[in-house]
Amino acid sequence: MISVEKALALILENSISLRKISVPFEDALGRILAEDLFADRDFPPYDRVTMDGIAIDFQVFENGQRTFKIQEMQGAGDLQSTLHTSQNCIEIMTGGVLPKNTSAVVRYEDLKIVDGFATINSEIQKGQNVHHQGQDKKAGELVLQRGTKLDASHLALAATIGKQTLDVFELPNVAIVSSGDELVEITEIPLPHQIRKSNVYAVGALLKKLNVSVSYFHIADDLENSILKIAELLKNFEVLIFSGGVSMGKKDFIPEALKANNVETIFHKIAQKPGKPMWFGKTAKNMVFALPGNPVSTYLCTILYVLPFLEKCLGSLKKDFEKVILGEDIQFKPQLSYFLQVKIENVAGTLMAFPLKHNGSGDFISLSDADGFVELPNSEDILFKKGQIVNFFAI
Ligand SMILES: Nc1nc2c(c(=O)[nH]1)N[C@H]1C(S)=C(S)[C@@H](COP(=O)(O)OP(=O)(O)OC[C@H]3O[C@@H](n4cnc5c(N)ncnc54)[C@H](O)[C@@H]3O)O[C@H]1N2
Ligand code: MOO
Repeated sequence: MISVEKALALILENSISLRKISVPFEDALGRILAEDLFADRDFPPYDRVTMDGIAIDFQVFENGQRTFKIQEMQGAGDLQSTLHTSQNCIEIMTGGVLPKNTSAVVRYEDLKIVDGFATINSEIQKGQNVHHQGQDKKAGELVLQRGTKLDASHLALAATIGKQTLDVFELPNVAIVSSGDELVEITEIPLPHQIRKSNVYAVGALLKKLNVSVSYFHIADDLENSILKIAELLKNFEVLIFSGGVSMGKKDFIPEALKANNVETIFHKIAQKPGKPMWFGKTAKNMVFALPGNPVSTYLCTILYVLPFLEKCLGSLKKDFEKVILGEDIQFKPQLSYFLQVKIENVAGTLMAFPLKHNGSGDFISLSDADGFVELPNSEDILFKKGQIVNFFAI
């Protein structure tokens, strides 16, 4: 049995190829940019007025003139006007082009207008209240680098340079496979000895956070049939995620059926609870995660291992784990890393984790009350003290 750290390291040694696809820029939120973006023009594209007021020739102000006749009014979106007489001024609105022959903008708050004449009543500087052309970026300069995870501000940037579609990276389609003869479709009424499938949908939902397209499959508890079905899936999908059938039961055929298809076992079993029986393997072109079937185990292993792998492939894996502080003492017999379901509370500005009562890894009803898991590391200590800093995995 290997440690949690070793399991993650063995998984993250691998990678898969990404596809490049073009999407409408509004649909690119959260995706990874697959092209460099360049300014199509200067930013701002003209000397942009930043305050409503008047535009003057600063030289005239410096020479002592304080009252200026208003030549005209120019709004944002109007063509650039020209100040014909330097002793005059032009009323100008925020967002407008600085008129020709002017070199400063004075806010309405700093002047008084009477009968078409504006009198300035404060000191001013040359170039004030003007956002100069090309000050932010020059035409042709790089504005966003390939590999950036796109947030709302990046979409605004794409909009302003007129990029209606963006090239983004996409992971290949992923197959999510349930197994177990007790499972029926969610549209069915289960018989007393049956349950509806739920794990695969939890995995699918977690993956959709990364915009991964998923396809669902089911394999009956039969070795020969499992071998045939897995052969087909390996041909059609680069990443396969199984839920169930990896433990010691007489009908837990998944590892055996994978081996029969020449999928190399990288590890089977991790020193953790829940999630201990997890299996991971690969071929030259496939990555295969076979997660323990208990619902909380499937969920946790997806968060701990599958998502980081996919994030690493996308280049968006964070270096550090999130941390929280234990809100109470917790006793746990060591020899395994224990992942405890917790509720997070903000106690006087500090995020503190409080354990939730639940009925083991088969109880996924309790999971819906949890904010995430904390990791109590595998150590000699039995007591994890209130105040201790631990890794946190949001659900
Ligand atoms: N003798 C031993 N028995 C078990 C061990 C062990 O070490 N020795 N480990 C236990 C642990 S821990 C886990 S976790 C489970 C994992 O077993 P499998 O991966 O083989 O999973 P199954 O037996 O197929 O299912 C377990 C449980 O989960 C339910 N399940 C499975 N798939 C789904 C699904 N898609 N949606 C909802 N629920 C699902 C299934 O009905 C079972 O109740 O093994 C222990 N046993
Ligand atoms: O993965 Mo099992 O507890 O560890 O349910």
